[in-house]
Amino acid sequence: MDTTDPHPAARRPSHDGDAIRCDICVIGAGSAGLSVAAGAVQMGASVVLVEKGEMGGDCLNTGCVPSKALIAAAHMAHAATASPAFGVRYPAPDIRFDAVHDHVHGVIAAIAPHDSVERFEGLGVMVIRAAARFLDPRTVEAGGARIQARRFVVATGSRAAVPPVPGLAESGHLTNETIFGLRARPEHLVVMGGGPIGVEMAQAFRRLGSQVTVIEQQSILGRDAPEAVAVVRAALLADGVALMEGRKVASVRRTADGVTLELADGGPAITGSHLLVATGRRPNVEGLGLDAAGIAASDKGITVDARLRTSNRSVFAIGDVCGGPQFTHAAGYQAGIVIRNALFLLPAKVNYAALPRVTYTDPELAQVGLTEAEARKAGHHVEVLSSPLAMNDRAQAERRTEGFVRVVLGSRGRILGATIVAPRAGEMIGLWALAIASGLKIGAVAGLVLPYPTLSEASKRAAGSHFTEKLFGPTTRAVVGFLQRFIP
Ligand SMILES: Cc1cc2nc3c(=O)[nH]c(=O)nc-3n(C[C@H](O)[C@H](O)[C@H](O)COP(=O)(O)OP(=O)(O)OC[C@H]3O[C@@H](n4cnc5c(N)ncnc54)[C@H](O)[C@@H]3O)c2cc1C
Ligand SMILES: NC(=O)c1ccc[n+]([C@@H]2O[C@H](COP(=O)([O-])OP(=O)(O)OC[C@H]3O[C@@H](n4cnc5c(N)ncnc54)[C@H](O)[C@@H]3O)[C@@H](O)[C@H]2O)c1
Repeated sequence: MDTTDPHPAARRPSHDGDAIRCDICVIGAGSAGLSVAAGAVQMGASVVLVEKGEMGGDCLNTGCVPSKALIAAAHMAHAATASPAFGVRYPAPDIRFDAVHDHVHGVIAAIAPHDSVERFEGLGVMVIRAAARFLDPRTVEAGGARIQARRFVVATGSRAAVPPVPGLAESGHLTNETIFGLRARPEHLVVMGGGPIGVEMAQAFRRLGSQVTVIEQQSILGRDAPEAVAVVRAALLADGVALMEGRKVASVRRTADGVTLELADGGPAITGSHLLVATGRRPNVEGLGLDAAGIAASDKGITVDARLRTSNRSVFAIGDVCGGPQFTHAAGYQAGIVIRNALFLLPAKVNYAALPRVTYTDPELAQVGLTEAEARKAGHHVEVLSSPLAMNDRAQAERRTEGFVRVVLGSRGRILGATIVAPRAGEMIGLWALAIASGLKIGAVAGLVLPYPTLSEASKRAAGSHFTEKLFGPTTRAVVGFLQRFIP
């Protein structure tokens, strides 16, 4: 036996004339494609994985990983500003942006082996580094090879959408693909778009010493609960980020100093040294030969049903290219659904009711399930429970009392959603994701014993408030008063 092969039982793709045959052919080695490929091969399927760019896709190279590494550097810089209130004074931080750049790329390099060709080939996957395109409904071509698979999975991701603003395309703007390559700190970063990418980057660059202006045509973090966004907005303003909400950019012009943006309402033009475009995403569908394969798509991306099947029943599509929830954890979840459908022939369907999302500002904004407005719109009889962080002892000790836990209940204590604004809210939202996924009632969270003093206790406190009236009301008082008479 070849002891260098960790998966000797894995089926391997076979060559049939000039075609490669396999059980599953995955197009795109980002969060979505890698999850399917790794899962499928370890479950015994023969897998071909085709990637035309960097292994790891957006998340590893130009998305989650570099952005969170940059945010970690920004936290370090900010600590010096926040520390005097604790009686600890640091000198003003000496931020060397080239070293920040190296830190970010060091983190990418540390994680990269997990997504590498070597790891996947070690698992038994055949990796082809080329662009893939469908020749017909059952054949893909990549790097001169023809691949015929029982099932295909399209996981080609998305890229920054650049709006058709005059002058923008020629302005030399940055996107998530280029901003993490900067070795020198931008003097004045103008950010177009106040979604998760825009606000995360705005705060991080501001804390690392750039002047930052965000121009958002509506309001920042427009998908989130307004009361939660208000806390994040206040934090951005306190950091010195200039927020221009409800403002539209009319044109962009490259100048000797950088870029100048004219606004549609005729307000003063904004000039910055750099411009980041973070105005949403476009699916990567061009050149895939979707028509040849009979795969339907819209502007939002490839059309899929609840089982993530495309209009070609042999082809699944997952991740950002479908235009649904665009998160790495959503891609991983969808990969599991495809594996159940494609390998086990189970009719598994997606259900996003318990899919969390977190914007990694400071404080973080975490959401799972429905916001109050969404629950009311859906016709639920809504009860809202809330616990401000100011009531939490750990938050007081750490002087981080901005924020709250808010829980939306339906009838009979059913948990419909939770919103948390807090430092590390992303670590706290898992409890509510589990509660919703498991169909738990609010009493289950109210009855938990949590360690003191933790921020998580704010979740228990919010849950407990559902019972406050009953617990401390006249009936309880009457019962307790009555029972005391029998106690010697
Ligand atoms: C700045 C930023 C920060 C983010 N932060 C977070 C976060 O904190 N948490 C979170 O959950 N999500 C975050 N996201 C979103 C997350 O990165 C994406 O949802 C995730 O990467 C999508 O994975 P994917 O596999 O669908 O696509 P991708 O990662 O884009 O992978 C698609 C791959 O397909 C390849 N490809 C495309 N066309 C072809 C072709 N024809 N042939 C072969 N290969 C092809 C591409 O080269 C690419 O490698 C962030 C995104 C950005 C931009
Ligand atoms: N923490 C995370 O999980 C995280 C972080 C970053 C990105 N992401 C994912 O990536 C996706 C894309 O992020 P995004 O922030 O680019 O997109 P987005 O669609 O979430 O937000 C884009 C924002 O840009 C605004 N906008 C659009 N056109 C504009 C214009 N011409 N001028 C000014 N503003 C304009 C929109 O009103 C919107 O608020 C997110 O929706 C999310 O799924 C996740």
